[in-house]
Amino acid sequence: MADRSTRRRAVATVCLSGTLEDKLVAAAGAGFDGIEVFEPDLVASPWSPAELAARCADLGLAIDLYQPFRDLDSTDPATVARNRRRARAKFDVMAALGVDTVLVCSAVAPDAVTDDDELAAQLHAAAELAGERGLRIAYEALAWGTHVSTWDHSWDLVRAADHPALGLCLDSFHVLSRGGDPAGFTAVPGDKLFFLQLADAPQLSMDVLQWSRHHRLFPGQGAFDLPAFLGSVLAAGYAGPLSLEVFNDVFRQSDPARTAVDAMRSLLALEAALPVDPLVLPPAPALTGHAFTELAVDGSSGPVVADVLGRLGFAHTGQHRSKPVQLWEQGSARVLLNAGAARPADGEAAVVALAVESVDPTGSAARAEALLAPVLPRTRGNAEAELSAVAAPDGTQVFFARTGPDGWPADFLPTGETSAGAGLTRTDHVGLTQPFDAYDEAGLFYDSVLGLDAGSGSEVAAPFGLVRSRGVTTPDRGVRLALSVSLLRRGGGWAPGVPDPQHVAFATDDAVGTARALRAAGAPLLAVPANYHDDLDARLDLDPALLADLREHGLLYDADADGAFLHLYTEVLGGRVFFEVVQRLAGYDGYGAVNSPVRMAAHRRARQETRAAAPSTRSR
Ligand SMILES: O=C(O)c1ccc(O)c(O)c1
Ligand SMILES: [Mg+2]
Repeated sequence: MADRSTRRRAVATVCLSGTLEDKLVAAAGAGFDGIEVFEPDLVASPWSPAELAARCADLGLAIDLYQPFRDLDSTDPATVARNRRRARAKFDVMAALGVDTVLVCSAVAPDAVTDDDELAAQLHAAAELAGERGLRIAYEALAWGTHVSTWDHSWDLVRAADHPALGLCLDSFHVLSRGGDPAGFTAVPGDKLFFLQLADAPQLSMDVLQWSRHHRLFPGQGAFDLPAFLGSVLAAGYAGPLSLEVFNDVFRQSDPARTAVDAMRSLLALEAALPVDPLVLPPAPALTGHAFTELAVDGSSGPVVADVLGRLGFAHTGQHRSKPVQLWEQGSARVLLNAGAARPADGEAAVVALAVESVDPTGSAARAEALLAPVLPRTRGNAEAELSAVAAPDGTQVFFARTGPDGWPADFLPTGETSAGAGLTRTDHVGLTQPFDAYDEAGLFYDSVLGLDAGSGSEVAAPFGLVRSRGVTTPDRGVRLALSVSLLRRGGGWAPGVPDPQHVAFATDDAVGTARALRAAGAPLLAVPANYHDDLDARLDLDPALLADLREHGLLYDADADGAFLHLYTEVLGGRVFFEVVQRLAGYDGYGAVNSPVRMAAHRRARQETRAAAPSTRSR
């Protein structure tokens, strides 16, 4: 059995966007040992098979599989003869490529053989043809095959065909989408397991072909138990490469270099989660809370955000020793306003960094590096505390911090300013809209690199399109991020809502009292329509006193099996950022996602009013 040091990693060219050249460069760049050549990629390429082989050799990539060979078997003798000719032609291509294994998938055509003896005989004949050339056939049951659609059936046929050049290709999607049991793999001799393809997928109720062709994901991004699956394949004695085969509409059009890194990260994390002989990675040190959230501001957005922080009960407690950065604090909630950072756009404020408390920042950075997260260079001035940082998929900098006398606060000189506060105690979560093609990557990033748990998430119909969101959290919920994404092109091009909104949510133990204090301080709170509270009353029959408080203070409400959630929002400050105040009652674990359409509609309205009041405001 291959152990962790000799296991090889491969990726199918179909996983990646671009031409064959783009795909090879991306696969090599991410550290893959080999590739599966997906036939249509070769057919569209100007390279001869020999030139492709040479290019792979240059890049240090092996060609581990040629695929797919479709509809090998047939009940029509003329088709059988044509398929022998087709097979010979493909074996020539394989010889020129220097690849010894071809994937034959179970037939989907109406003329597919349905008699198992006849099918075994046709597989035997094809294996004979391959064997003469020193090649092997890995037979894969497509989950939608006409006659063969389960891995156990494909194994019955491979066993019956009984040819040394014929073995199995196990594909986790086909096995797990059909509810197959990987425990059965141990019945297969290891040397009959010719190839292994790994893919995850979300649990969806839909046609299995559509599910496979559009929604596959890299391991760890979906709902399948891939550590158990891979563990079973390895326990059965499989010694070939671990190869990813993911058909996904988004990855098909995303930067292949990034997708390849995402793919490699998924494999490393999967191997580290194996039940036996796991890959040893630096552990993810415990993260114990949000240290601070950093907003980039400029001369116009900075004063606006600072003014609102003041009305929210924050005090400007510190000034950075060497940079134009202000520290604002209330309880253990901390916000940095950085007027020296590169900004996304004039007049905008933007969340550019979030810092999490790590029990071992250096260890957190080592874990991140082992999982191919871009570690960011830090320029250190005199007396500046070391802060390790990595870039998240959306570009947000993630700092691993220690908040203490010898940690990052030492970079700030006290201003002496204080505030009575408004009851905000800590940062509850940071909400980040993800770029369209970074959402699944981000979930895996926070899960594997930071050791957060990704929730299952939800989808809501919002005014400017469907929005998907999920929380990623530490086990004790000390760190929470709320990631969201538009399902299709970001909505609202015809009438912009808030583009790619970001928010920072602060916790209070008394939402009503805090709301009262914020209103008295003139904080720009978002108005919630009466219809919303009427609907709450109709649906939930809340205590009239609570309902009256919610109405009076523009508070939103949600409940789950464990508890309840009271929250309110500020208006958008400087283009895309807003603040939220939340109170979690009992064990409420969500983010009030059901209320987000109401919030978005209200933000749109506030945005229109602001624009009407100040026609010179940059329009977008
Ligand atoms: O969708 C397909 O046709 C297809 C082709 C080859 C594979 O290995 C596979 O798993 C699916
Ligand atoms: Mg497959």
